[in-house]
Amino acid sequence: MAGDIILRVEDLEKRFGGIVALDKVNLEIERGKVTLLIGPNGSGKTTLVNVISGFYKPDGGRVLFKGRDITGMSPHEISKLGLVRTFQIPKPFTNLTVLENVLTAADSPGENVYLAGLARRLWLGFEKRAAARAFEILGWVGLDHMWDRRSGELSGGQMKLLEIARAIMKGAEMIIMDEPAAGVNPRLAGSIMERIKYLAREKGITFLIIEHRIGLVKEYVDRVYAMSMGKVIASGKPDEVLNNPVVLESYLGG
Ligand SMILES: Nc1ncnc2c1ncn2[C@@H]1O[C@H](COP(=O)(O)OP(=O)(O)OP(=O)(O)O)[C@@H](O)[C@H]1O
Repeated sequence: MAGDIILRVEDLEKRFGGIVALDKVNLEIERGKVTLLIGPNGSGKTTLVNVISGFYKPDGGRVLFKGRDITGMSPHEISKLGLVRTFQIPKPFTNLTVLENVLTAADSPGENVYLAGLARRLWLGFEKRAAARAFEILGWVGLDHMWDRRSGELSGGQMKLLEIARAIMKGAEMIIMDEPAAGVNPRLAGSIMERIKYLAREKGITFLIIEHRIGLVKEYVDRVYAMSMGKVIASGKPDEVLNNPVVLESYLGG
């Protein structure tokens, strides 16, 4: 595959007792692209992203991020390298503003005292650079006009965008998202996906998403990987993969 490969998975294996959840999985994710991972229930999608992000240790194979072997590293170490799963970031504090919630996602040296002193330090201008960066990122996700609103006032869709903004503030170069379109109406799902596509194209952020509502997201993704029974059964452009008879059959079989 052409382009800069940010994530490479080689012959990844994971078993749970007698269940082979990952059976020599290989994949390549290109930087600045949106990749969709699909497959029927139990096909191994969640296990795959759990192994990639360090939540499970594999029984075989390797995960390379930016050319570096990250196999077996902790989720925290992996996220510090720039590979972030949105659910790793604590839920936004509903009583803090949108801007404050982006600021608290940053891995600052004084992480724990940061929250307590946040308002005062902001007021004193000590975190000017962080605030400028947070503002910039809010612009990228289209929430800058909401910066001083309490996060509890955001809609479900805006909350997803805030999650993405916080991941980027944390230093994410690649973001893994479970079901970005879940729980929001189709029109809103489209606008979230539009934003994800923009962040990939214009800002070079790489996305790997798992989404069951394939019809809602397929037009926004660059590449699809389809899994079935622990294996990758097809990969390529969305239309190719989604019309592949083997992929269609894997859903019927489930
Ligand atoms: N912690 C676990 N312990 C035991 N078995 C597990 C565990 N996690 C996953 N499995 C099994 O591994 C297989 C793959 O499951 P996985 O959750 O990765 O599939 P999935 O494609 O994410 O499914 P879904 O779309 O339903 O979330 C299934 O047979 C599942 O029962």
